[in-house]
This record gives sequence, structure tokens and C-alpha cells, in this order.
Amino acid sequence: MGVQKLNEEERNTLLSPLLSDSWEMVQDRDAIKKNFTFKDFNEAFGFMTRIALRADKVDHHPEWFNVYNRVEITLATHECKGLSQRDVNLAKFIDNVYATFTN
Ligand SMILES: C[C@H](O)[C@H](O)[C@H]1CNC2=NC(N)=NC(=O)C2=N1
Repeated sequence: MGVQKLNEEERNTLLSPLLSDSWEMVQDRDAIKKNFTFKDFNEAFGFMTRIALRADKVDHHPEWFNVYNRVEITLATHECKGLSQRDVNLAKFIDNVYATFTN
């Protein structure tokens, strides 16, 4: 029994806070996304570096796009083809790291 998709109750309790904090559901996919903006590329890449190290530590990786000072992140769990607790955990971590950057 591998990782499970979030059930209805978990979506209400665990996803809602994220959706209230600028995460959005991806159209036509059980995934969440959020856009981040930084002072410059250096900060954007520093942010990505911290997320990357965490992703490798927890073995759960984002889908992301970066151009200069912008980073767009999409989270989903490939193993269950949808959102799992791992995505919730990583989203919270990402928001906590972002909060350390003054924008
Ligand atoms: C082999 C490796 O443990 C798996 O592929 C991990 C890696 N990182 C992952 N990241 C994400 N987002 N979903 C997964 O299912 C996943 N699985």
C-alpha cells in the first residue's frame, strides 16, 4: 500500500489553509500550484536551492519553472497520480522558506 491520495476530509482540513495562502488547484489535474517572486535571480535560485535540498531529503520533488526572479511551483504525487500528504508537507515547507525572503 504505497502513498495514498488525500481523501475528502483531508482536503477540507489540510488543503484549505494552503488554498487560502495563494496555492491554487491546477486546472484538470489533482495538483496545486503557486507563483513566487523575488528581488532578483540570485534570491530566486537561493530559494530553489533550499527547496531542492529538502525535496531530496524527503524524496518528494516539485515540478517547477524559473525565469529570472520568478519561480512557479506545482506539487503532486506521481505515485498516486494526485495530491498526498507529502504535497501538503512540502507546500508548508516552501511557504516557510519563502517567508524568510523579504519581498
Ligand atoms: C524513486 C523515488 O523514490 C520516487 O520516484 C519518488 C521521487 N520523488 C517524487 N516526487 C513526487 N512529486 N512524487 C513522487 O511520487 C515521487 N516519487
